[in-house]
Amino acid sequence: MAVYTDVSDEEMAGFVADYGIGDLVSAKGIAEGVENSNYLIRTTGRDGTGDTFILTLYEKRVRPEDLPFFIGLMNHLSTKGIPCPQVVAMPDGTALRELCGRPAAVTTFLEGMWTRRIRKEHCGQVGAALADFHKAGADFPMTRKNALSVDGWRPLFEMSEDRAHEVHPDMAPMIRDELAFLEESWPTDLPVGVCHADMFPDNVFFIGDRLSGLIDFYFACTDFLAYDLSICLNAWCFERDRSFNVTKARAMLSNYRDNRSVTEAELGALPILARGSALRFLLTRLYDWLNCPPGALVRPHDPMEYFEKLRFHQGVTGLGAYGLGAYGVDGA
Ligand SMILES: Nc1ncnc2c1ncn2[C@@H]1O[C@H](COP(=O)(O)OP(=O)(O)O)[C@@H](O)[C@H]1O
Ligand SMILES: N[C@@H](CCOP(=O)(O)O)C(=O)O
Repeated sequence: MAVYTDVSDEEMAGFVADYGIGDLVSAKGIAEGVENSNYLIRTTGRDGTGDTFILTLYEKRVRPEDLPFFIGLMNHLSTKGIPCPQVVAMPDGTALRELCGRPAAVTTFLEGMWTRRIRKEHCGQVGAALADFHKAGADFPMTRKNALSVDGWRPLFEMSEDRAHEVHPDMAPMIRDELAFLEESWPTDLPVGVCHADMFPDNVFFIGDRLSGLIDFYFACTDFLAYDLSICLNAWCFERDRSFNVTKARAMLSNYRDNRSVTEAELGALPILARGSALRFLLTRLYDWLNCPPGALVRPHDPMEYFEKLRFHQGVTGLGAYGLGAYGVDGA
């Protein structure tokens, strides 16, 4: 469960009182999520009719100096109509505060639930929403380097290399070869912009079949837009048996392209970007898997899932594998 920092009732009530969003009625720790501590808080509301918010305490992996970027981005996207949380400010304008020794912020609550049974309709909507996100981010003035892009992968691997065989005997050699390949051939001149960089199913809410919200902006960064698309291909278009679903990929890619024009260079780079994004999640999962303390409350994600996804992309010889024709036109 993702509540690493316990907040007493008194501290919580005092903290919430400063916002002018009404008095605290209840606060419940949220079990989902892995990075930060999240509480669902209910208040009497500004007008006494009740309101709901999320209180997040930022834990060790979030660098405090990155918080203005994340908070600024949520507010920017929200004013552009992207369905994401807005950060609530106190009457003096302060949005980023401290609670129990942690940086903390209150955001608006988004209705909806994430889907455990992904269908091609979900993938299509994620493609459209990602394109909208990229367009809305185009005039966001701040930048943040992606610490988990190609330069960051080798140091991350070195932290797990000696024990990688505990997960799979081929893990270390496979990653070593892949790193050498990607460092040599990673693209350098694709369109860049603000990426969500973690738009996984648990970060996308639906009400019924309609996409209603995007959350968890704490990996957002400035990187190749098509890299963000490749993250979504990896996160949404594989089945539970780890086979790739080309129909889902086609739905995602064609809706993305309907909403944002994609260059030929971006399309041509998709297979290598997908290898890179598969490796990125393999490396963080491998590290977390090997370093999970005994009795930890948060169960680490399975690195083998991304080992197999990476293997799939290594075998891709053309865009047809992603449901696109030879020149990027939608394959039948
Ligand atoms: N703005 C929000 N509206 C509604 N629920 C939210 C919101 N933000 C977070 N949550 C809830 O908290 C959970 C964990 O949030 P998330 O940002 O994914 O945490 P972490 O960064 O720790 O992975 C989500 O699965 C969701 O249930
Ligand atoms: N999406 C990542 C892990 C990050 O977890 P989140 O709860 O912050 O989305 C993965 O699946 O490896």
